[in-house]
Amino acid sequence: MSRGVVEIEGAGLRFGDRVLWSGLDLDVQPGEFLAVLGPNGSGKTSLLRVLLGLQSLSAGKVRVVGRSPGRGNRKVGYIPQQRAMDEQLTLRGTDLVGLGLDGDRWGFGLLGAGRRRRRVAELVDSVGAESYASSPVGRLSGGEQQRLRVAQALIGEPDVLLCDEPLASLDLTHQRVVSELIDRRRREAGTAVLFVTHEINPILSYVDRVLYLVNGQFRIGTPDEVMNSRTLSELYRTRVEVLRVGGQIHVAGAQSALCEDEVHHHVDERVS
Ligand SMILES: Nc1ncnc2c1ncn2[C@@H]1O[C@H](COP(=O)(O)OP(=O)(O)OP(=O)(O)O)[C@@H](O)[C@H]1O
Repeated sequence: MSRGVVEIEGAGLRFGDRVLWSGLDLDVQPGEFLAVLGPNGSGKTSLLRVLLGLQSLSAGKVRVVGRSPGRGNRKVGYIPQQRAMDEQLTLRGTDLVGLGLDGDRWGFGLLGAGRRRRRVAELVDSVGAESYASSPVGRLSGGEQQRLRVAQALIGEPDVLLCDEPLASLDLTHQRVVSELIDRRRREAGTAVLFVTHEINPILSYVDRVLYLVNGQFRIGTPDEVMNSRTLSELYRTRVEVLRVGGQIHVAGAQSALCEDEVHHHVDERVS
């Protein structure tokens, strides 16, 4: 097997006495789609923060596109967990998307400015944001802002795309637009995708492997290998039933164990 674009070896992360995970070995291959699942507080966002160089490991090693994680690695695209932007923010949608290009191979100068504008317009178009991309982002809805963040993350043509619940706050149509866009990027350009989510169903048809984190433990494997009653019961240390209905995965029992809300119960109109 070739070296991964994300290489994680013997990785552990703890805060005080609390071990989020330990002994994590994971190679993510170019073009692979990895879903990162787990209840609140299991360390999904912290894993992305490690890969972004915003959080140090307590043990082990990690490399992203062949180097230590660090700020300003332009080969890494990031769609952060949704937070409403300040209403007073006067930055326009197109400016926000363009920030994803700053200092990169698209260049500056007069010729660069034209290319840059066209490239921003292409990405704005791809997320269906044309009608509001010239408005100040602070006045846009959460879902509209989120689509611009997706365009911003993709515009730099990343080799690794880190997504933190990118579908949260999107309606079903735009969940599909955004997940198809991310899938197309990894198919056409071989971008590896690490996709943190509470809902596997909207992306189930794209997922190659799942990393499921629960209370310091984890499992890695295909959706069939991980999303079954035996494996999730072991992870949650309680009886968990996993049902496959109409191509979707329904998990029952995990909520009572760890107060996980509505997990995996989303009804995706794409898979019927
Ligand atoms: N710098 C830090 N110092 C101390 N504790 C931290 C720090 N960063 C994260 N934590 C704790 O680690 C735990 C995991 O947080 P993280 O955000 O990674 O979880 P998550 O799986 O993404 O959760 P959610 O599904 O709620 O987004 C939380 O309990 C959080 O409070």
